[in-house]
Amino acid sequence: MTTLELLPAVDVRNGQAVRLVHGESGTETSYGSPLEAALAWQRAGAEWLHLVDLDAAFGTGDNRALVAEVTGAMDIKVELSGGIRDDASLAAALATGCTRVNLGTAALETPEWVAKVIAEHGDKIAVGLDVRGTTLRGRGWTRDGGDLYETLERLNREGCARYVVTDIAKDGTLQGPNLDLLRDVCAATDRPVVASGGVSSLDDLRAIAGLVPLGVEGAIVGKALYAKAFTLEEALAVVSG
Ligand SMILES: O=C(O)c1ccccc1N[C@@H]1O[C@H](COP(=O)(O)O)[C@@H](O)[C@H]1O
Repeated sequence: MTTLELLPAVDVRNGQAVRLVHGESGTETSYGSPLEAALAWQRAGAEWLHLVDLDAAFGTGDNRALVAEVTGAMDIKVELSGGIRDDASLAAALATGCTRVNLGTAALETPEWVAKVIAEHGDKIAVGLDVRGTTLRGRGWTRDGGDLYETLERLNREGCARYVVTDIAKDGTLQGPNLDLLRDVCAATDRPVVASGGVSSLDDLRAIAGLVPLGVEGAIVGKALYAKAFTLEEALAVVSG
């Protein structure tokens, strides 16, 4: 088995590390300090951190200074998401020293800008394809944003380096990943895919790792780690191989 990258998630709302269910505002469970959570994943051996400013994604403010502090404290790679939608927010995100950013809403609402920043920044830009069924969702997953496969075709043409694919129906539910969706997206692109949403067990990680030959490069793990369904050390042992 080829190694699957694991990206433990730290989602920040109102200065706290939280997990949501289906990405719905108001369903937060709080897990304390984002910096402590991120440092704990780093100590446990993570090579990546998936860091999300949920307030910026929802349009309820931002946690920009905190997110920059967390990113600056990491010795590991950081994928930064949430509210990166224009030149100013992109510059602020890249200035944190993160390894790459993940654009969601912008890819749906300002495609010309996204094509421009893909051309300028290459693999520092990933696009988050957050879907219900095959309909993309933006603005904190509250608004429809078009068809997954039409958008994917456009982004492929524009040279997008990587996709982070989230099944919203699975996110935060511990119900297992949508493997069919991941297979379908891999069939529609030759770019690496990061899987997000639903991981509940080490067997789920084994199943995602089975898709590495198809193009799945990594998996974001959130709720399962916070709920202690398994440890990050156990997860890393399962996927490295
Ligand atoms: O990660 C979540 O739980 C989440 C929930 C609701 C909205 C967004 C969420 N996360 C990530 O935020 C970015 C999108 O932000 P934007 O649309 O670019 O402002 C994307 O990576 C989502 O996966």
